[in-house]
Amino acid sequence: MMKKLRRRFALSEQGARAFVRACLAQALQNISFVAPAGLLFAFVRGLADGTAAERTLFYALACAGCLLFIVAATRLQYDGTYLSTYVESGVRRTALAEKLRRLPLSFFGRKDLADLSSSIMNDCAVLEKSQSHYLPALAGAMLSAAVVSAGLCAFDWRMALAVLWVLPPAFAVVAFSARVQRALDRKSMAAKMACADGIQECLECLRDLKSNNAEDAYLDGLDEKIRAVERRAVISESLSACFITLATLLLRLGVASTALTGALLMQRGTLDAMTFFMFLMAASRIYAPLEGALQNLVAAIATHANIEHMNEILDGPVQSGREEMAPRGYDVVFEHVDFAYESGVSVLKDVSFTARQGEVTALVGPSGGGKTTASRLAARFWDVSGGRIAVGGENVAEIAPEKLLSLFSIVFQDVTLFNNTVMENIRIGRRGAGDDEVIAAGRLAHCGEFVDKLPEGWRTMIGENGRELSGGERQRISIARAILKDAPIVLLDEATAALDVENESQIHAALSRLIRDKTVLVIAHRLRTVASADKIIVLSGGAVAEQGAPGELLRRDGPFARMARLQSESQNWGL
Ligand SMILES: Nc1ncnc2c1ncn2[C@@H]1O[C@H](COP(=O)(O)OP(=O)(O)OP(=O)(O)O)[C@@H](O)[C@H]1O
Repeated sequence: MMKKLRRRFALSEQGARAFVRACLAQALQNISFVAPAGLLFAFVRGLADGTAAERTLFYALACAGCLLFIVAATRLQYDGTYLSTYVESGVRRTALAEKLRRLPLSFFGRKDLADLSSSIMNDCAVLEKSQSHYLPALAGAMLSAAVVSAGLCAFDWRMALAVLWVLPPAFAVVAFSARVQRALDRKSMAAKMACADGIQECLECLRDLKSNNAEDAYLDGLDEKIRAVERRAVISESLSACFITLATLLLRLGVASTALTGALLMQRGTLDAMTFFMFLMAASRIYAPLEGALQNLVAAIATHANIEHMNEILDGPVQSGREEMAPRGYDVVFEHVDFAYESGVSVLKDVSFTARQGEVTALVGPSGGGKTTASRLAARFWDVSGGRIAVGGENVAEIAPEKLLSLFSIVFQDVTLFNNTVMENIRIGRRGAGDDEVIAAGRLAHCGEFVDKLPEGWRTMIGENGRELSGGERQRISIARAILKDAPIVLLDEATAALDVENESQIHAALSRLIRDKTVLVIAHRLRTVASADKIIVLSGGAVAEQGAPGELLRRDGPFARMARLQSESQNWGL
């Protein structure tokens, strides 16, 4: 039951227990609010039969007892509902962040950023509200209604029936609406995601849109997405308002049926006025929380889409593996590797090569040939679909991703920087590195030349994703990170593509220090960058077209020699 509860409401184990306690506390609070009505009934009956005067002390004590009961139940309800919900929210956000950390990159290929940030921010906030306001109130109202109903039945089953007959049809109406509402909510959610995606894309591409005069056309598309969200919200709200109104009308019929039945029974002489009065009071007390409960039920149903969305992340398969490994050296070996991002669309086919320790292995070939994919498979960004990749003889598919990544220094083509100082951006390479080590790595990567001109040197903030730096400066920071990490395997994906010729040769000097005795996989389009590599692998259409030493390949006059010829011709081009 707890397991079901956890799954149904995306709760932690401790959260599920707190949730049950919150529902019970809410029910207790509802019952505490009914208690004064019982006391009032006893008092009026006392007045009617003349015993009230001699029981003054009892009434005073009972009044104080009711007050205490209400205060204690309210306190319990507050602690059980709000405090534990906020604790659970923290636990949920941390669990989500931890899960995101452990999910393989293939998962992020299927989801976009707007989708994920919506889960962390929006879905969590919706669930927080639902678990602090709607669900305990709903469960509490149902529980207290059950207790009060049992009491009423014990008192007079005919009148109890007159009060309670409206409950099943009212709740049935709302429960019936759940199926329709869920389908609508899914569509609403999809529309919201498309809109969030559109806004994010618009902000990211604003520069290109402006420079291509394509803003108007793009904004028209975005307007349509915003209107779609609006339309979906109106349909969803209108429908739930119809069902709620119908259910509330049904509940209200209960007061009329209580009054009619009571009047009829009194006329027949089978009901006394006091009992009639008590049932009228009970009817007025019992329906108020139930009307709230109906609203809460609708709101709780509406959270289903958010929970499904969040469970997609929480259920995402993680890459696991051994924490220990005993590699024999750091050769990277591809053995008949097949890979597809999406099943059926093969990206690498039967790729076999060895990148030896102490050597530079260059992956070259036409755009889309699979160079980046192959280099990232070595670090297990994704798992291969066929064949095997080994590092030091160990199958990477059996090694825990974090353990494996500790062996890699990677310089990506697209550098990501954080809105922090230059120093902290380099320190990402090795947490715990001292300032001197960070600065030394920065200087080796030729960062010193631009950092010395920054107002606060190494402690200058570089803006969101380093927007205050040029492409070459950003890439040098990324190289400094790799130098600081000093891992035995180095992946350089177009590491020097954003640098001018002068900078490039300086960086190459720094890189040659970084890569000494290491296994180096370089991806470069400019063939002169890889002219001094020990081995060239030409990847074309996802397969190895040829491999060997650069001189040998040039002599063979195959694809590599052709590429080299084309590049040297293009250098003579004029614009
Ligand atoms: N995350 C992804 N999801 C789906 N397909 C992808 C993804 N990344 C790359 N691809 C596809 O895989 C193929 C190989 O891409 P890859 O980036 O490995 O080539 P590349 O040789 O490095 O290209 P380039 O030289 O242009 O960087 C391409 O057809 C590309 O469209």
